Amino acid sequence: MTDPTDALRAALSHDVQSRLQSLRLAEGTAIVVLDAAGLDADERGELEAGVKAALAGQPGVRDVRIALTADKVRRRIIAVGSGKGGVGKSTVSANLAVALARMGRKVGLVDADIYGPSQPRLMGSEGIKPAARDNKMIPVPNRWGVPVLSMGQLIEPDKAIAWRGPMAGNALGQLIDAHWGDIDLLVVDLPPGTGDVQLTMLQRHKPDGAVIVSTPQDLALIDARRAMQLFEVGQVPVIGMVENMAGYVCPHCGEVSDPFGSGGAEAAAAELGHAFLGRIPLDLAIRQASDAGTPPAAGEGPQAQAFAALATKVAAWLDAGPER
Ligand SMILES: Nc1ncnc2c1ncn2[C@@H]1O[C@H](COP(=O)(O)OP(=O)(O)OP(=O)(O)O)[C@@H](O)[C@H]1O
Repeated sequence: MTDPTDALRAALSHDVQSRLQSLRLAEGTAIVVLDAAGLDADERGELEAGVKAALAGQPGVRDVRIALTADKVRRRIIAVGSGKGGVGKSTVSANLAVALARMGRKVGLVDADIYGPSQPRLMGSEGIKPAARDNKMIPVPNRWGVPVLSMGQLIEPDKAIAWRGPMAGNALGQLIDAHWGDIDLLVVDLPPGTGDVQLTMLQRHKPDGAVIVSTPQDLALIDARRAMQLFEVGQVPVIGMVENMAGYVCPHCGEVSDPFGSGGAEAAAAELGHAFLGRIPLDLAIRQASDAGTPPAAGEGPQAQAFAALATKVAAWLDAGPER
């Protein structure tokens, strides 16, 4: 089912979209919150009138209500976590960020996985060091429009294992408090597991919401439940759970089979009262594209569609705002 607010969003000009903080449709009333920072009274009036003209008469809209805020847009943070390593958390983070950027969001990617920072490789920018200005790092751009900063750019690989929570928290601070420019959403690829390091990271740089990645196996699901508890302890709302490597797509005939069973993650999410955000199949094409530094979400076909569906759900959660 398509979200009716997508059509409304599309009816707005690019300039208005860049100021959009939230857009909801409640019983025929479109409620639009816009960032009006830097505009004078006349320009604010024009902005309001433009939005009203664009939305009035759209299907399902009887009334348009607009709220302008002059506050600086706060950069929102989505953490992507998993109970254990190797479930595809980095792959999901990278492709979620790319899929959100394809929807027009201004997204940056922070690779906080101190144990195995892999985002520069996944995004095809391995070996490029970020520049710095005024003691702050400048995120590394790429073809996908999703600038990246990675722990791999701060630490030597074999030292990470000895890190404690506060050190990781400080390092994450350097990645988050960087020159992100007009980026208003950061996807943070957390280290796998539910220890001290992860908790300090969450407490120091509190995400707005968390996405949990699991595979369909029972043991991975037990770990995923633990990850949900970590976010609850850190008082981070759980956006929902993604089942990765769900159903094997045969590279020869395209037939889908379920070597690890199916439906477990959905059941686990339901049991804990969280949303299920969808399945990403175990697909050789995903691994090959990822290894080549071309995120499958940037391509076409079923792989890109799976990540686009995930991004749509995450975006809807973000747009629901505090009244969610
Ligand atoms: N849906 C998928 N289909 C095929 N291969 C996948 C899929 N998801 C991830 N992979 C592959 O599985 C491997 C592990 O994925 P990834 O590095 O994203 O996991 P991770 O949970 O971030 O691991 P770590 O904890 O080591 O950082 C990679 O080779 C990746 O390309």
